[in-house]
Amino acid sequence: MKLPLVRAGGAYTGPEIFRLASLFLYASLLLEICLLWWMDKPGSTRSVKVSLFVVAALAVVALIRFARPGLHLLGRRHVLLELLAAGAAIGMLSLQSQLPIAPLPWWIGLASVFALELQGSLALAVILAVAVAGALTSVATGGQPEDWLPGFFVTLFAGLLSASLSKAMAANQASLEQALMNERRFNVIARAARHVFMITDRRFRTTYINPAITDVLGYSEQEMLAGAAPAIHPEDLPRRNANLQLLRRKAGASLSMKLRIRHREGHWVWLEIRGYNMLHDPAIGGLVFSIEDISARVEAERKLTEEHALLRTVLDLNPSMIYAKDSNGRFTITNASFQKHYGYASDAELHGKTTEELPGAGGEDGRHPVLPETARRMHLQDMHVIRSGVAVENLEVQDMRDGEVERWYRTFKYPLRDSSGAASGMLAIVRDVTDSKEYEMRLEHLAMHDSLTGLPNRRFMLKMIADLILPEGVPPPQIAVLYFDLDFFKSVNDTHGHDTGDRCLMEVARRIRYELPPEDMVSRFGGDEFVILTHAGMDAARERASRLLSALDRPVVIDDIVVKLHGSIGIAKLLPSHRTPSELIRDADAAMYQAKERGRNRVEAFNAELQVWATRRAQMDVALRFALERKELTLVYQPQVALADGRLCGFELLLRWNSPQYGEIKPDDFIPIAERSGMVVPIGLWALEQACIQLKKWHQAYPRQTPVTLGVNVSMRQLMHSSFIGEVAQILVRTGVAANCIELELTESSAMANPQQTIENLSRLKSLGVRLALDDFGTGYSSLAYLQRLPIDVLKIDRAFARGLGLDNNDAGIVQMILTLAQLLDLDTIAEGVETAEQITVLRRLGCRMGQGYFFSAGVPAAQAERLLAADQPYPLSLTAHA
Ligand SMILES: Nc1nc2c(ncn2[C@@H]2O[C@@H]3COP(=O)(O)O[C@H]4[C@@H](O)[C@H](n5cnc6c(=O)[nH]c(N)nc65)O[C@@H]4COP(=O)(O)O[C@H]3[C@H]2O)c(=O)[nH]1
Repeated sequence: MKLPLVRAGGAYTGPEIFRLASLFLYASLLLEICLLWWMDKPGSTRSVKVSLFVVAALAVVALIRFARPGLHLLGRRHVLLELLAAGAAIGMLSLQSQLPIAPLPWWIGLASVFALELQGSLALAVILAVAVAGALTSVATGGQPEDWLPGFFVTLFAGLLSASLSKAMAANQASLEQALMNERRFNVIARAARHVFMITDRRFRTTYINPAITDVLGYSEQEMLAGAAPAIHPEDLPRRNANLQLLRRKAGASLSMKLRIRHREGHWVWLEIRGYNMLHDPAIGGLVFSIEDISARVEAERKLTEEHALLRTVLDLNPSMIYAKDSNGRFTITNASFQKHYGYASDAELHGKTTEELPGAGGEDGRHPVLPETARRMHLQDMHVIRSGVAVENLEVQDMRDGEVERWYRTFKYPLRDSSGAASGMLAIVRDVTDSKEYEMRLEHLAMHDSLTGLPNRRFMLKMIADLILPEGVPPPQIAVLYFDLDFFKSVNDTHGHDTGDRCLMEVARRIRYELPPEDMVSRFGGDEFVILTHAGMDAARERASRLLSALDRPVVIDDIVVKLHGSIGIAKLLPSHRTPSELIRDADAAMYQAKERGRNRVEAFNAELQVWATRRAQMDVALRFALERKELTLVYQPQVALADGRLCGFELLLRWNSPQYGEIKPDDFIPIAERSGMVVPIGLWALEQACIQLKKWHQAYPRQTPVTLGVNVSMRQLMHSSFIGEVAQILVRTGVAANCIELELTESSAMANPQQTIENLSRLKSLGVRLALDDFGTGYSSLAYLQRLPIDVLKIDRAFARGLGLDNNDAGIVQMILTLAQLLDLDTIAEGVETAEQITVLRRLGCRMGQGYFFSAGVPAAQAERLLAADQPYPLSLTAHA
């Protein structure tokens, strides 16, 4: 279907008429010549013949030109030549008296015919020339002006008329061709277009439609022209009808609407329709519609809307404050959390504002006030992110109010870029981390503080000291550390329970804090240990320490329980040699240790002597760790003798350390070191195993009615070790020794330090079948209640009491009391440190069953002890002391 704008059809132009007219002209002239010649039978002159020949030739040329329009016989030169020839022939024939023709019509014809082909000034010149030639021929044949003048003007007129006609025809032809070309172009465009173009009459009947309708709605052009009317979506129908009525009503009106039309296959297609009322335009005479299929766009918009809604929901449900800004730092997006925080109800209210335009410190409209300086800082930071293109991640920000941190935020800010890579804004996520921050700070506080007393703990104190230790060569600041340890605090726990113990510690902490100036730092270092850091000099530190001890003079009263506490304090000052906090603490601890050794409840300062001692202890500690594997430890056996008959009834195993570095070291010196380092556990097990092996051999070699026993010292550290009891059981099994011949000795003071635990552990040991002895009895503070519950077999009376026997009635009295107690508790007794016969006499009189001391023998090596066993001779009980 073509748009009927231009009616196609043949149209003559000047040159086309020229072809026919020139043929007609020459043929007519030829015919006239022939007729005249035939009618008058004139003589044939040469010029007539030539003219006849020329006209005939011209007629042939014109005939060929007419018959074969494709032949190029119309060049300007050809035409002028032809005009000259035709003019010459007419002129010659006019001048011939034998064959006179009426020349005027032929000159008029010549001017008219050639004016069709020639254009412009050339055509005018030719017309003029032909008219002049006509006039001259008339004059030459005797014509008067009244004869030739009308002919001259008629020739001019006819030529000009013909030229005008030719020009008009040429113009008509050009516009016709232009119209045809436009029509072709329109048809091509309409055919290739994706959009539907449609023209309807005023009753909306389709008069033109392009093929795109098939792609859009599935109907062909013919179906549409035949009146097919695809269904309009019911929801869109009223709107569509109203719009079309409006369009039709007014010439030149236009419309734009979106509606759904059913595709031939049944689905709905979204169309965007633009309509123009062209009823008034005669060329169109209808309503013109351009129709675009916007289904994909509508679907994309729907998706975009959905995604936008989803994004908005995600943003608004996010508890973090989220906002985006443009390149000028103005809000473009804010989420609900952000709006709520600043008291806004919607995104639109914030849109376009800068941070600085948020409500000021007054908090107008009930909105969360932003301090101007905070707003300024936020704005500057945002602008920095936008301009620098560098993200800010994980930045912690505090919201300060009245000098205090009100909220903590963790912020993430990212620069945004447009598709060309230029900075277009920024996105910020601000998370309120106040709760986790407070939790973190609480954790940090807990990690650095003691939960019971609230005082800084060991970590905190070590850190504080570390901060005060300056680089080597820089004089250290004046710092002193007081190491305060409560004496026998374990017994408070065991006697009154941990709750009371805890409350005592809280009271002690309170008294320490109270006694010291605020600038002194008090920490709880361990169970009953407090470490104080002071910037005071040594004298002032001593004075502080004395005050602390005095503070404990007043008993601590918890409910109805009165607890009497004492403490020992060691002081050390920071020296250039101290490179770590533990070195300073170590010195204060050593001083405290000495205070304990010197009788407790006192203050000792770390000094050069103590330094030597502490250094030696530290070195011995290192050496002792290798003593076992280097076989530097040996065992001696001290006989234990029945005081009734002097018979050997057992031995006590005593450790000896022969150090290549320090010589022979007594157990009293190295056992405490081994206890502190824990080495006493493997050393003790080794000693026990050696003793059991030895005793087993002796039992086999020297069988007796009452087998000899072997006393083995056990320290509290050993007893409390988790695997100790199991290890003892294994040793007994491995060596096969009779368990009841092994007597494990525990000192009274250590047993009473933690009686409850001791009772439990000793009971488990006892279940292995071994005997248990309470060593150094009389020096500790045994509670009778606990003593009764301890599963022991023997009381070993401390050598301090044996020393005064025979000399000091007090000692005899004490021994008497111990023996009575032993009798009451059904315990065996053995007196230690027996050196004289007098002591034996008194001990026998008081009823002590056994004795052990230099009077009989010091500790001897196994071989020598074996010789005693082999001899099996009773010791004399009345001689003076011998080694
Ligand atoms: N003045 C005087 N002293 C006498 C007399 N008779 C014996 N002694 C000494 O008194 C200590 C007795 O041992 P202890 O009271 O169990 O006291 C022991 C014991 O508590 C501990 N000890 C020794 N060997 C071991 C061991 O293998 N393990 C553990 N845990 N401690 C041990 O070392 C402490 C000291 O042992 P030693 O120096 O061997 O000292 C021994 C012994 O040599 C005497 O007549 N007069």
